[in-house]
Amino acid sequence: MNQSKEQRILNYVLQNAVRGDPCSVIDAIDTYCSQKEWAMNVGNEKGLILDKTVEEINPSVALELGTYCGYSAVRIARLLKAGARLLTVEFNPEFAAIAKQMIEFAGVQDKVTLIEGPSEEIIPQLKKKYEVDTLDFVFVDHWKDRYTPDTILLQECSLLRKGSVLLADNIIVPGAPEFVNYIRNNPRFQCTNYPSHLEYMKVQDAMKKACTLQGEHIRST
Ligand SMILES: O=C(NCCNC(=O)c1cc(-c2ccc(F)cc2)cc(O)c1O)c1cc(O)ncn1
Ligand SMILES: [Mg+2]
Repeated sequence: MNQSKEQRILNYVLQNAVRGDPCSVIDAIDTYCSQKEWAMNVGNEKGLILDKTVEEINPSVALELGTYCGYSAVRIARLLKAGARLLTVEFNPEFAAIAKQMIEFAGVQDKVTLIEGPSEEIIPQLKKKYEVDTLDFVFVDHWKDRYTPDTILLQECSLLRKGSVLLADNIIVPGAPEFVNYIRNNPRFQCTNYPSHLEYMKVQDAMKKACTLQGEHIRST
């Protein structure tokens, strides 16, 4: 059975990157996907926006929705302080299997918990099953029609506190118009736009950062 694109990306990393060196893994994926086969990693241009956001927040607990091959999980995990952790959710079993190997090769497996399953099932489990209190940072990069329902679900599950930051990929391409509309008109979030380009292409894209202004407060009587 011929290999998947994601398997070819992993093979290229195993042959061209340095085990335990996250930056070499990131560079190898970017080299392969810009020269050989396009893939939906966040890429280096938007990746730098992701890096700056993670460094600014210095999260203790981060969540990623949409692992894919693990490119952004490695990008985020390499910046986490000792004891900090990233939970990353992937629906597609083939992608999850590739990402697991990518994360382990990069040497960041001690900081990353890869959870396979649909986000709408995993999010309600984060507090009890994954011992999360609240999330400091959420990277939203999964199915674009899940951005809004999952942002609402995160609030319903009291996973966002005052100051929790969401960063959403693909605001322009493939686009998340419903999310833009929801978050822009929601007084609980302060938004910032980051114009950029679609990974490995000269096509316009953007990321949107949403800071939570008020968390889930105990309803006053
Ligand atoms: O496939 C699941 N997630 C990938 C989401 N990511 C994307 O779709 C994505 C797509 C693009 C993209 C851009 C231009 C183009 F021409 C084609 C694709 C770029 C990106 O940067 C993405 O992030 C998935 C499945 C599922 O069943 N449940 C939950 N998630
Ligand atoms: Mg994306």
